[in-house]
Amino acid sequence: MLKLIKGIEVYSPKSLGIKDVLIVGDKIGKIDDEVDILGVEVEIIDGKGKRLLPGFIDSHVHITGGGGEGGFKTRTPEIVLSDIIKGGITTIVGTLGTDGITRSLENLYAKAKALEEEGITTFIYTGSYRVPPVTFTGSIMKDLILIDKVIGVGEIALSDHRSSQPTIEEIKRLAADARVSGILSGKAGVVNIHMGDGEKGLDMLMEIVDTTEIPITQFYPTHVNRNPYLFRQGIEFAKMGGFIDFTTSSDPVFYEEGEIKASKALKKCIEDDLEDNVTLTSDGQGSLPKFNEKRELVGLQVGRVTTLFKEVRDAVFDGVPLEKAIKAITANPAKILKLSSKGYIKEGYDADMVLIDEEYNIDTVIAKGRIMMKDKTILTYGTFE
Ligand SMILES: CC(C)C[C@H](NC(=O)C[C@H](N)C(=O)O)C(=O)O
Ligand SMILES: [Zn+2]
Ligand SMILES: [Zn+2]
Repeated sequence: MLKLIKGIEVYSPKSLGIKDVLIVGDKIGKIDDEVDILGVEVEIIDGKGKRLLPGFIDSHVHITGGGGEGGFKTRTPEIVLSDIIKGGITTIVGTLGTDGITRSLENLYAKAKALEEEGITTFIYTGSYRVPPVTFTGSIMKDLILIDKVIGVGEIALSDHRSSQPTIEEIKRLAADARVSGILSGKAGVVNIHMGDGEKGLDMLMEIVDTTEIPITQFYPTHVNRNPYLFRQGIEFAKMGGFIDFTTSSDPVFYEEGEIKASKALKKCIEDDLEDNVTLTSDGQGSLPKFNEKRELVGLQVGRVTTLFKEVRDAVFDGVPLEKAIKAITANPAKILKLSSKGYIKEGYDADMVLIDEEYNIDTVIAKGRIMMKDKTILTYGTFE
């Protein structure tokens, strides 16, 4: 069934002005000032007063749930499709976290397949917080080369009391293996690094970049906005050509303790001309544990994927141009993860799109040409929702 979005302001992310956009199957067929389909049955979507954005890419979501830092009862719940759609997310990368024992890669894979069957695009990281990493096949290289959904390794914890305290040699080898298997399989092979609050911060990654041939872009550090010191280091890392990722799920208590709100971190990077080096991810369904200075757990929240666009929207309301702000959840993750048909409103690309209304609220979500939400009404729920 053909769909035609009429007279909509297109942000590809770059602003293209008012256009008609024709969707043919699961692809973007045509973008032009005027597209007329004479004599063919087509579903018209009125774009007047709305803006069209590429579907959002959230490259760090605990789709099978995570947590556990407060014992079994704090294992967080798995994600449901409707939350993903409400967040305008059409591509998601699933990850394990602290608990790579009761949470399995096989379960992560099955959930990614389930979400794909329900209509969105999914990938996963092999591994979890710990080194040596959990794998499907016993080797991250075989996982990356042989399992299509595996596009990288993560989230590998550094500078955190919950990490496996990996040596620099272990991280070098892991990044080298991810890089070579990415090259051999035409994938990104990025290492998604969980940055904790430890005072060494990004030091280990900086040393690896300084002392080996591994390019800085092999690493994809997240939670870089979690404290001012790490944020400053992250800006330096980005100025060296690295990618940095800010977490949008948060809690007011974290801001009081120095976490930089993701929208502010994004604004600062764009002001420092680093708009191509930065992404936002939600850490959805992951735990947001709060530890006291003795590292005792004193609180735990659950991350939400709906915070992803909320932080982009806050950045826009804070003066960041829309076409720059949305790159952090569309074109940039697509580039970092080497998703060649995603992240842009371009002819021949996947028909993953979000329509927002005049107040920048998500109004309609289209994933691979299928309308998942229209006029703020969810049309497609998860199988058991
Ligand atoms: C960035 C902060 C606020 C949250 C962050 N979450 C995770 O890393 C995921 C979590 N450990 C899980 O396995 O579900 C953290 O714990 O540091
Ligand atoms: Zn993490
Ligand atoms: Zn996480």
